[in-house]
Amino acid sequence: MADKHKTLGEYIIENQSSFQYSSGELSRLINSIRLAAKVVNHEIRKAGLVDITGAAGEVNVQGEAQQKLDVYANDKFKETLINREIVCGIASEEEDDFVVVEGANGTNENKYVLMMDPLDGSSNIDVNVSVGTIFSIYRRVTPVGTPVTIEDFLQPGNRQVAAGYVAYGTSTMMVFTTGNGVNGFTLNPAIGTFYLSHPNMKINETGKIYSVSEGYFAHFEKGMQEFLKYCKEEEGTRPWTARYIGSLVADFHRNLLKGGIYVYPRSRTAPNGKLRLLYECNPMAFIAEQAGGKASDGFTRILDIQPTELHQRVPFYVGSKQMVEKAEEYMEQYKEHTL
Ligand SMILES: O=P(O)(O)OC[C@H]1O[C@](O)(COP(=O)(O)O)[C@@H](O)[C@@H]1O
Ligand SMILES: [Mg+2]
Ligand SMILES: [Mg+2]
Repeated sequence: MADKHKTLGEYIIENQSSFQYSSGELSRLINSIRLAAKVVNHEIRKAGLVDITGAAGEVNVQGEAQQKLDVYANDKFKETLINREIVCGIASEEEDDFVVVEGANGTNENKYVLMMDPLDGSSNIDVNVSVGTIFSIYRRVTPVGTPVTIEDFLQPGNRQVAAGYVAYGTSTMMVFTTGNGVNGFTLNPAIGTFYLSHPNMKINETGKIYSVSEGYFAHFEKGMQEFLKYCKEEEGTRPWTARYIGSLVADFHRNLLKGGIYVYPRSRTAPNGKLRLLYECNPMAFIAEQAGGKASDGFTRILDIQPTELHQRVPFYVGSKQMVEKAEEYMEQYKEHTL
C-alpha cells in the first residue's frame, strides 16, 4: 500500500514491534496523543469565532500570562491521557509540578511518563499564525506500581523512547519519532484521519534559512552576534534568508522541510535562553537528530544535558548539521566574551 494511503493507526500497528520495549503500551499512548490533537485542532480552527482566544487570567509557573488555548490544550491532553490510564505521570509547561496519574484502583502499572508543551507559540494564537503541541515520552526509572517521582522526569534527552509535535498550520500535521527515523502525518479534516504524507523525513545537511529573533541582537553574546553577521555576508550561498514565525514548532517544521537553523540563544535579558529543556528542546532535538540534523546549547549536545529542574531553560541551536556546527564554531571562538 503506498505510504500516502497509510493511516497513522495502520502505521502504528505495523511498526509496533520496532518500538523499544514494545508491549502495545506505547502504541496506545501515541494513539491517545493523536486523539487529543484532533480535539485541540477542532478548537483551534474556530479561534476567533468562539471564546477561546485571549488571556485566561492566570500566570503560569514560567511567569507567563496563560492564554485560554494554553489551558484548554493542557486540559484536553491531560484528560485524554488520564482517562485512558496510559501514563503514570505527566509534566507540562502549564503545570507547576508533575502530575502523578493514579489508576482507578489507586495504583498505576504503566511504565511511561509524558512531558508536554500543550500549546506552543501562544503569542500567535490571536493573530491566526501557526501554533503547535510538543510531546516527549520516557520510560519511568522508579518501580512500576509506585507513584512517580521527580527522578522519572529529570532524565537526559538521550533516554527518550518517543517524541513529536503537532503543527496546527495551513494543514494539521503530526510528526514524530520512536527512534527509527521521523515520519509526518497530515490530517484529512473531512474524515478526521491522519495519513502518512511525509515518510522518513530528512533535513538537508545545510540550507539558506536562519530563524532568530534579532531584535535582541544587542543583548546577545559576541559569538552569536558574529554568527548572525556571517549569516548576512555576501558570500557563497549567503546571505541566508531570515524567517522567524515566533512559534518554535512552525519555525522548526519549515527548516526540517527546507533546511535551516533555528536559534533561541541566551542574552542579557534571558541568561539561559527562553525554551524549556524537558518539553521543547529535548523532543525537538530527538527529532532533529533522527532526521540527520543537530541540536545543542551552542556547546553541548542537548540530548546529553542532565536536567536539574522541571522547567529549566537552555539556549537552543537546532537544524541542519553544517549550519548548527557553524554557529557552534563562533560560540567556541568567542566563548571568553560572555554576557
Ligand atoms: O517572542 P519570542 O521571545 O521571540 O519567543 C518566541 C518563542 O517562544 C515560544 O512561543 C515559547 O513557547 P510557548 O508559546 O509554548 O511558551 C516559542 O514557540 C517561540 O519560538
Ligand atoms: Mg513552547
Ligand atoms: Mg506553550
